[in-house]
Amino acid sequence: MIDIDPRFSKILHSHEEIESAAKKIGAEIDHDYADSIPILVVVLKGAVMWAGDLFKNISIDVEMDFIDIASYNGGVASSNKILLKTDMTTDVKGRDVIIVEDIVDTGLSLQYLESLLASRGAKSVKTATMLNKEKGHKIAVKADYVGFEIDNEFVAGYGLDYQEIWRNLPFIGVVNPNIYS
Ligand SMILES: O=P(O)(O)OC[C@H]1O[C@H](OP(=O)(O)OP(=O)(O)O)[C@H](O)[C@@H]1O
Ligand code: HPA
Repeated sequence: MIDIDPRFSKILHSHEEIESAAKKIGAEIDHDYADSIPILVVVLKGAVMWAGDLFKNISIDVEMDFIDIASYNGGVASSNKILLKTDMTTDVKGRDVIIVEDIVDTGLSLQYLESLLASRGAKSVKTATMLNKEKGHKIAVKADYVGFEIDNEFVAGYGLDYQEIWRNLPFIGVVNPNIYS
């Protein structure tokens, strides 16, 4: 049971629910990549907690790398511009790649990453996201593995920030609009 927290108007998912989603998607990745050693590219910073859960639930051999991009500047609205802050180091040419995201919201970050990895010669690019905000999409993007579908509301916790804080909370909640409106 999670206590009512004034920072949030609603609690969406507990740590336990997120772990179950990671277990399910981990099993799907084991099945889909049985003949491959995919590279899991964790998108900093938000995807770190989700990636930890997902990794523990994948049994096949995988590689891991990190890429740091940003578009929200800590606020609740996308700047619509993606900034590559720190690049990954693994060569993806001819490799199966799985982008590990915390959330697909407007879809701009995912579109940026998909075209970056394709331009570098990745054999395949799929996405495993903890959250998908379908009604927030501004462009046509599709994540292949989705933990939870959520409404078009600003959420935080479990890696996701509000003004760079609350990433450490062990649940995902809808940020109380009174805080930022
Ligand atoms: O679909 P979009 O509208 O592009 O939003 C999704 C992206 O936004 C967030 O990152 P952010 O730029 O806030 O950086 P952070 O992960 O370091 O917080 C989130 O972690 C995703 O990477
Ligand atoms: O709803 C959100 N919360 C936190 N970070 C985000 N980045 C994109 N959408 C969100």
